[in-house]
Amino acid sequence: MTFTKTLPASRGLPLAAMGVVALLAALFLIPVVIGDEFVYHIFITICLFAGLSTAWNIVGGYAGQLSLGHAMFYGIGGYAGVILMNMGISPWLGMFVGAGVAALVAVVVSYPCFRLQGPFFALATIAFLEVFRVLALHFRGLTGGAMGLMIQLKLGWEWMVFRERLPALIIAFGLMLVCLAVAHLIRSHRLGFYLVATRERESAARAAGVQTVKVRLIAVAVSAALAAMLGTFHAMYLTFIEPAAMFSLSFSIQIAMFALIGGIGTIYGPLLGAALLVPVTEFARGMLGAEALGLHGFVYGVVLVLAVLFMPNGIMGALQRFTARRTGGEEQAVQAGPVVAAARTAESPEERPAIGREVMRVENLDKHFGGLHVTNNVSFSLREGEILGLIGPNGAGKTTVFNMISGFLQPDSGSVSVLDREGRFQNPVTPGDFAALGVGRTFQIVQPFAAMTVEENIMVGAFYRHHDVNDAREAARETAHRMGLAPWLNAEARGLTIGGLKRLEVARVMAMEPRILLLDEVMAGINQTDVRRAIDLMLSIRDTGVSIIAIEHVMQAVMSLSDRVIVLNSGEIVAEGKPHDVVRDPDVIEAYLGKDFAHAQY
Ligand SMILES: Nc1ncnc2c1ncn2[C@@H]1O[C@H](COP(=O)(O)OP(=O)(O)OP(=O)(O)O)[C@@H](O)[C@H]1O
Repeated sequence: MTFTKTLPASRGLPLAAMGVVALLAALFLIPVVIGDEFVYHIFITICLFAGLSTAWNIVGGYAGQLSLGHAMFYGIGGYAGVILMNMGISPWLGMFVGAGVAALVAVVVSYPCFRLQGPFFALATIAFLEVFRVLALHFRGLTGGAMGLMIQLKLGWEWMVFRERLPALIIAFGLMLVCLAVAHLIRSHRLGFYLVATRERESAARAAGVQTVKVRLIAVAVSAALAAMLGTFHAMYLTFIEPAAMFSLSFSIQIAMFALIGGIGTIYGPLLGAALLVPVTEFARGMLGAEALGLHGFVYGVVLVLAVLFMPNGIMGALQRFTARRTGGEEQAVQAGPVVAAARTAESPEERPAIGREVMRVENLDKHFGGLHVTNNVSFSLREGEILGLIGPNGAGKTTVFNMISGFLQPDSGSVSVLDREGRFQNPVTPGDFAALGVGRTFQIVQPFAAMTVEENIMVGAFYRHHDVNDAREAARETAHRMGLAPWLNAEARGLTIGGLKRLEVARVMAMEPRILLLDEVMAGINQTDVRRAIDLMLSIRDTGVSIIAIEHVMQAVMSLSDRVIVLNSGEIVAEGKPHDVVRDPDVIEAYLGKDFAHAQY
């Protein structure tokens, strides 16, 4: 088996960290040293947009939910700050009130969208942005309507209003640092892994026990709260707000654009995007705005098109490619190592732990897809430490059964019960319920989190048992070692061959420490050597007491692994028993194996 291996991304880290520190220092020191009002204004605007884009990136980048109405939260923060200030309440307090309201609005708007697939979230954010603009126009008594609201001119730190520019820069810079710190904290902890996993492969994330809706809601609430805090600051800086400016679609798109240009989903991309594009916008507006109306917009547009053409993965993507080239991190194909976990092999069987009590009961599962009766009265049970082979022709309903016994599909009738750790049978419903009872599954079509490394992929599974990031990393490394994936910990999952990806699927599930393992065609499409390795791996997993149900077409594996085999045909169980008996069954030969197989020696 071959893998594509890349060098650890961490090699470029000290350089990147130094670059970020230098950029942050420049953002603060350049305006202070130059001391010009316009330069101060540009740098305050950079900090504002860097903060807003970083906040946007938590939901738009990490969670992959495109918000095109993020100015809604910025506007809520702005109005909360000004309204409360005019009531005599300090904007420092107003800032948190605005953040709270924005987080609440974000959760209410997002909840129905996150339960659906498709572009609903992007559309909902645009729609609600418009709703808030209309509300601000309508409630004139509170918001001043179309005339807008002027802040009372109370100067000083308490009121966040200053004659000089330096204090405003200090606050904008401070808020930007808060946004960066929050983004960094999220990305380097469990929540960040869960968000990226959910973005990359929602089904695989759910199978790993991730509550995908919940993690997205946390992301959008945090993102909205940060945007609102920046909105309060900006309202105080501008000293005047009005609905069209505070709830603007083009402002929302600009926030997203800086993150896209800088590097969506990266921690420092939005900062880089804002640092590059805000000066272009402001200078273009300052220099060309007076000469020809709209020309600055054209220049800005040209810069955006060029940036997208030459840096499709943003500035961060271009920088990563550059550092990888300098450190010689070009991709190289290498041979995979053996499965270390294989304490024994199929050829040298030893004493194995006895098969124990029932751990899963499947009773009378019925499922229709429209007029198609996909499973009909399917019943079976699984015992502790047993390997149950599930075979049958294409379209027999095997994967549908798997989906029903892992919570991804609800049966029309029938039940699935799983033994819990206290020895009672439970009836789980969702993939999360199944994961909580120790049921882990792989997918027929491999579902790697492509943007993550091999180690990070396995960590998503390990987080189920280990909440601390270092513990999860340790567990992931140990699992990778057992699965023979240790040399590729830092390789990106998208670089693995099909055999590697299949092994990674199993590793991610094994890191969850399941008691029941559902394997969907883990040997499909892999070579003979890897089939032997996979058989050894499954035997060693079974020897740890894990019960396995394996859908498999590779009969060599089915015969040497299974304690019992179930044959499904047209949604019905047509045979069940020991592998050698089942393959002699005339119905099975007729429906699945064919006469040639019956004459072969197993
Ligand atoms: N979501 C769905 N909607 C409609 N029909 C479906 C759906 N999922 C599966 N089917 C149909 O149900 C039948 C059983 O499919 P299933 O994937 O469970 O079979 P299988 O035994 O796993 O086949 P294979 O070995 O090819 O993976 C097939 O005819 C398939 O086309």
